[in-house]
Amino acid sequence: METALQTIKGIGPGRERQFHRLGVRTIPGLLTYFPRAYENRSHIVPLRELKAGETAAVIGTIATVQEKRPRRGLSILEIVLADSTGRCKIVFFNQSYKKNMYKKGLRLYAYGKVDMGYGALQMNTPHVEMLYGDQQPDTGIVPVYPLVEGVSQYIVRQALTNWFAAHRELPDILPPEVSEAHSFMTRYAAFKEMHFPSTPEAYKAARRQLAYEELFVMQAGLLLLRSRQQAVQGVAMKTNGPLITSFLASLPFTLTGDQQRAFHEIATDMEDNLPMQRLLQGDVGSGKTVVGALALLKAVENGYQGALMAPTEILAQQHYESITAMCGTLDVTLALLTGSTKAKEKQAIYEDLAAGTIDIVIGTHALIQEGVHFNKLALTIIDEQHRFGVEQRARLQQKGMNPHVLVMTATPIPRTMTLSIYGDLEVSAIKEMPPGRKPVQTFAVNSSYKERMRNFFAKEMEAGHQVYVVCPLVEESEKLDLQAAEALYMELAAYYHGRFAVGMVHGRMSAAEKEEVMEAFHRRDIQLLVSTTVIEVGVNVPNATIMCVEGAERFGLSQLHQLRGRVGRGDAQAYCILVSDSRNEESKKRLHLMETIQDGFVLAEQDLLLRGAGQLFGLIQHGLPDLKVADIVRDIDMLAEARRDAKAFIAKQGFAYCAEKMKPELEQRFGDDFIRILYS
Ligand SMILES: Nc1ncnc2c1ncn2[C@@H]1O[C@H](COP(=O)(O)OP(=O)(O)OP(=O)(O)O)[C@@H](O)[C@H]1O
Repeated sequence: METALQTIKGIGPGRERQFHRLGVRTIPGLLTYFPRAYENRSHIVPLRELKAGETAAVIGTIATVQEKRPRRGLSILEIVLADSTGRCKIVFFNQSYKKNMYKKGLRLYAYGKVDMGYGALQMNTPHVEMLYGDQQPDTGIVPVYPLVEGVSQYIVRQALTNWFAAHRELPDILPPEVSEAHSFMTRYAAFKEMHFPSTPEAYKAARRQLAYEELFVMQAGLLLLRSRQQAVQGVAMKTNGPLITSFLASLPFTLTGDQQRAFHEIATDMEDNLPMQRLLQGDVGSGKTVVGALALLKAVENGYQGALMAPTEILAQQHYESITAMCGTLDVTLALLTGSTKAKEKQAIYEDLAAGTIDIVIGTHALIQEGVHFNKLALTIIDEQHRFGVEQRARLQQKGMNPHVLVMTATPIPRTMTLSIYGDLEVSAIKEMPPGRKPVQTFAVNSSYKERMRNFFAKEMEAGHQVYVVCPLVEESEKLDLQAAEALYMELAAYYHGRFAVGMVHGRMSAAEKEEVMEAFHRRDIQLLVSTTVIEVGVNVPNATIMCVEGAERFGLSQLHQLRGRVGRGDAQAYCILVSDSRNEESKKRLHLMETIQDGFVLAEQDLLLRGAGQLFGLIQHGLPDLKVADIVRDIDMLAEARRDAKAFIAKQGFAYCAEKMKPELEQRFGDDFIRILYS
């Protein structure tokens, strides 16, 4: 298929540059540049017949243009439109740059909701198009595209119209039996209906079809990657031996039933010569680290090396410390490798890894750097907390001898969704908490409780416990947020002066500085730690009993749950205090859910319902294709179907045929690393 934009009638170098500004560089790019909305223009309403509350399309001539500035920072552009039947006002806010575009006497098409303004009908910020000469607007159901300045709806519509006029078909990508089973229209028809719907029903069918197609390609990609990774001989380990037995015997607790089951599943995978691809999912504090440690020891016991990669230095450090402590007197050599490991030490670790004298290495993405070579890497564990994607996972894997892969995550992803995100992994779940854990008592309060909270903190600290106070850092005004966090820190330090030590840790500090503060907190030299969200990623200080979150409305439920999981990790009763002065109903609802629900999975489902998938998936989707039509939450049933179909297709036709057939689509949708690994 011809892909250059300039092969479309009407597109020369100048037009092409305009399309580049929209991020459209090829014909497939143009065809998948879908409308953000549609306008039903089958009926142009005479101005006199407009009714408040309706959405309507009108055409009129500009009678007056007026700009008002009722106060600083607010400008109102009012345009009065007239036709032979009446008048209507069109209003834009803070868009005074548009003033010169609208001149008296010009004809305008407008589409939007009609409201009752001060006694007269008006349209607020409608979609408008200028009509030159006696130009008529497009009629029927008309697509409206997302645009940037200097590119008009007309240009995009025209390019697509011309392309569809010059072509009659598009190569199919779905296997014919799948298209048939779903009674799909041709691919050409589906794309045409997406851009220029003939009827609302046809549009719906086309949307479903293209959503399905996207999900099919995504699942096929993940399944192909998985079979590619499993097409190789991995290392089959022996059944559990003495190292595991002594480790279990030396633990100060016995494993919970879920921990045992999870390790059993992992061990069984590792004893097979197909490389393991497994996800270990468990709520915060459910005890995943021990299970990870067991898997590492299993590799060591068989004479191989294991690696654990964590998303932050603090977390890597902590895993290193807790796994080292758990290993106690066992004959195992561990090393920690992060970005801030000193050059000389790094060199020594590189050498020992290559020589095989280090059994277990724990670190950050420093582990996937060029210089790192293993002697016999047979297990990689990724503690991802959604910061690593499919591609980084694969990169660490490539350093070994087709190692077994275990991904650990604390994100309570609703079960229905693990498939879509981790389509290439089997799942083990730890649902049960270690015995003796008391639910964290959670309270949502407003800032009038300040004094009472401080007394409460003091009481807990007097009893020997520790306190976290978290202030949100959001990207847009990071500087202001940091100032606010620092101010709170100073205030608390002054308040508790001479009684308790207050410390602070924030995202702008260097890794070494952060580590120093965290260590002081571990040693209990600091009793109260003010922090921006950095501790979200899993610190383990069982002595901390209070988690206080300021500006709690600015966090999602899943994030609040992660934060709450930082306390209640020991025997003492723990508390989570959510401070918010927001009057927003939805925020109040969310904080109330936190007060009543302890289970991370239930909360995640509620979060999805309240905030939509975007929030959750923005975090998780690394390395997966952007979905342009499908919606992972809304189209979840379709996703399961697409996965089934893709699986059947690959089983029937074989890896080589499917990989070849799907190549152009996979290349268009997945990242470069993904493609390189799949086709290497
Ligand atoms: N079976 C058990 N019985 C008692 N305590 C346990 C058990 N398993 C783990 N723990 C303890 O529970 C605490 C939390 O365990 P761990 O850090 O492994 O949790 P996690 O699942 O990794 O949580 P997070 O995702 O929050 O880091 C640790 O202090 C650990 O020693």
